[in-house]
Amino acid sequence: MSTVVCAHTSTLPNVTLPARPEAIALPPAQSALIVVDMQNAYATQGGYLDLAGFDVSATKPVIAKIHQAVTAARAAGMQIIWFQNGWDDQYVEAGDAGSPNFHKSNALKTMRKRPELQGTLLSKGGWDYALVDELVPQEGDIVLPKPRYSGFFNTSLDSMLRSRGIRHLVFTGIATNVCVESTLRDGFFLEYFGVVLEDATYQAGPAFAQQAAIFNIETFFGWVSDTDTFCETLKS
Ligand SMILES: NC(=O)N/C=C\C(=O)O
Repeated sequence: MSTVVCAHTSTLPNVTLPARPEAIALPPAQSALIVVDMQNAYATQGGYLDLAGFDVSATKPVIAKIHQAVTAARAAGMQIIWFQNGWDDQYVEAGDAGSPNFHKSNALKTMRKRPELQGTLLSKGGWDYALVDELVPQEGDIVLPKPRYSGFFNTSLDSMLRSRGIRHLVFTGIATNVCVESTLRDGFFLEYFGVVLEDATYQAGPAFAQQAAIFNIETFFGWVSDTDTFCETLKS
């Protein structure tokens, strides 16, 4: 099977991650592990997704896989980036009725339907916005607030990556079919090589949403691997 090696990494130590549809070069110094929105909102019962009617009962194993991937990436000297999705407590950053986000965000819709929740969902400083207790950023990590699904939109992500010479992005987090896929797609358009660790992600919605996102990524936008393979590759 062939391996994708991009021109600028061809002189770096040869770290190759087994992946679908083919192995992909992953030089640790030019790679970042991105943990997408592992907040109570997305991974804990009583958080936004749960309150909006999405099943979050199977997220514990995903948290464990992310912890494993972060530990291995850190040991290999890879940059760790934590996304946090949400807005100021007045929801100015969320946009008003002139924004599609106002109409499509299930967090905003849930709060309109249940006014007693107003101010609690995805609001900076609140429990819902906080990362889950099991995942704690460490010194040297980047914590990046983002106001929309894609981590590239209205954030400094692109310049932070470029200034560090990072061109390879390894994705974990929730939700595969929303913020993970949105960010990986935008990264593709900006010439980043995106890999998703399938078992360290989880969908918002039915299982077919996960399958479709993984199919899209594998077929059109990037590569798909898993946490054990990622960790073993970095160790070796
Ligand atoms: N983190 C995400 O993928 N978010 C998905 C939905 C939302 O934020 O409303």
